Amino acid sequence: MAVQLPHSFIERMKELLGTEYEQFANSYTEIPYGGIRANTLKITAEQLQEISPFQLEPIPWCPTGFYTPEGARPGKHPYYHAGLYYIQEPSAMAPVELLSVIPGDRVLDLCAAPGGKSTQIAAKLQGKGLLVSNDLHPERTKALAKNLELYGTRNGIVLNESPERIAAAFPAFFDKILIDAPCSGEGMFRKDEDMVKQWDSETPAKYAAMQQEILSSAAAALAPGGTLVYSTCTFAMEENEGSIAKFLSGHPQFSVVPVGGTGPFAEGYGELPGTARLWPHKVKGEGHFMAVLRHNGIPADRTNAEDTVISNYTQQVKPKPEDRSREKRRQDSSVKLAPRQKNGGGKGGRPQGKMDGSSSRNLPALVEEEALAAYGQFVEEQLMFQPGGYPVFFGDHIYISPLPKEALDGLKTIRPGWYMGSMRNGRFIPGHPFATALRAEESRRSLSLSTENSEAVSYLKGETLTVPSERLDVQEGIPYKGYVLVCIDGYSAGWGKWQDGMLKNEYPAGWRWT
Ligand SMILES: C[S@@+](CC[C@H](N)C(=O)[O-])C[C@H]1O[C@@H](n2cnc3c(N)ncnc32)[C@H](O)[C@@H]1O
Repeated sequence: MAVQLPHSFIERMKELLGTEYEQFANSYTEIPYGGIRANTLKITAEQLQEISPFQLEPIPWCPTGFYTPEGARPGKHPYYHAGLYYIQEPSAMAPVELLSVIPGDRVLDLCAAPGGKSTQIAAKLQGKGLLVSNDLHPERTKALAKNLELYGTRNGIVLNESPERIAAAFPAFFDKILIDAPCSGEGMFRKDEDMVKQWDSETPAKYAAMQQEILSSAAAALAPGGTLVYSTCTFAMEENEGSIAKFLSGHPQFSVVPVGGTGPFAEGYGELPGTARLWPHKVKGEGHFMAVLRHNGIPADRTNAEDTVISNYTQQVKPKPEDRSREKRRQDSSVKLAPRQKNGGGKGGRPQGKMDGSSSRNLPALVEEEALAAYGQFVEEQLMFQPGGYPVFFGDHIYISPLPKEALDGLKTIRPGWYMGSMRNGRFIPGHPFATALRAEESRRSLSLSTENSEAVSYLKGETLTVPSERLDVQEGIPYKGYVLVCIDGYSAGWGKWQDGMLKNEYPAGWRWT
């Protein structure tokens, strides 16, 4: 056996699995499976399969997920840096598939860092509706925010809060909630030996108590008729079926939606039929537990103006009338249209007050007005559409949010929405996440670098490139000089600034290829 398993863990698993234990134990001699998931905000699963530099084999429980071959290094390819796929353990792709997210939903991912499942939810929302991704640990929210940005999320908010405070701020608000709970991590022993070192026989009980608190807060934040998916990567019954049974006994308005015992999902244990397990000796993936719970209340009427704004919140391209010829040239029939809103503003006035968790100051109203005008001018000159939503300021930084700033008052907010850029010396400077969430056809000026030579990697390393004007894809009547959306094989990766045959690199230092 490659991994030295704790004695009390072995004894407990023998008791749980009986005659199956030998098979389970043998799975620890196998090499863990690697996987990637297509980021359908940028590319379809089929397209990824076509262009993938390594062999991909479908994962049965995730239509956008693939096993990668042993020895593949998906993190070392420019497509990774263009956000075309997320590297994710195959079993970890299952919980979001069970959450049944559809575009327009209000989704809360309560324990979200580093963002594997949040990026999967964002892809399912397709830019429509709202994703609130939260993690209790401040350090971990950095990776969460970065991942949501790399994968081009436009309708995401990142919080660093306790579940109780989120429930208090958003009572009965979300349609779908994911709790990918902190747990004893027994299902990851094969993949990550550190999990074994951190484990002792008391660990499951400690996490089980924590899980009850998180579940109770989630129950308060879920709208009547909503769905809650609870998942762990552990085998301990008290953190799985035990946690769910205890929760249900105090929350009779919830019931289990049966998923266990179907397809790749084994049935949960004890008196809780319908919960699901993925076992490392039965599927190609690590150990996971999932429960799908439905709130039995009647869904609220969501036809008032504010509700409609959230569920219709979308950032998809609307070609302006004069852009039709270019649009035709691209022949991109997959692009959907959204109503145009003026000056980046949805309803709701100026953002006011200071955002908690931000060290930044608020700008005087007049300065905000100027900043919005500069941003609006950039959008007009650069984009084929007008991002709609609520403008929110963090000091000099401008975000476009699916929610009015007031909705986040008092919450530690790491990202209030899609980061558009900042003001510097009276000028609007577009931010990196603005670019990563754009499609080439949404920008009036773009450049595609090829992975077939060294230029894509040179760009990702932050180097200046020599680029003749003929290589730029510039809309008629638009000057060549200025910000260019730099793409890798047609998929956005960041900004560059073109002038006289030179592309100044705007790829941020902290993101560079090393
Ligand atoms: C299993 S990990 C989440 C993995 C993540 N869902 C993903 O797919 O990338 C559990 C997360 O819960 C966070 N956490 C721990 N206690 C929490 C609490 N009380 N409320 C919210 N998050 C918590 C941890 O910081 C950790 O990032």
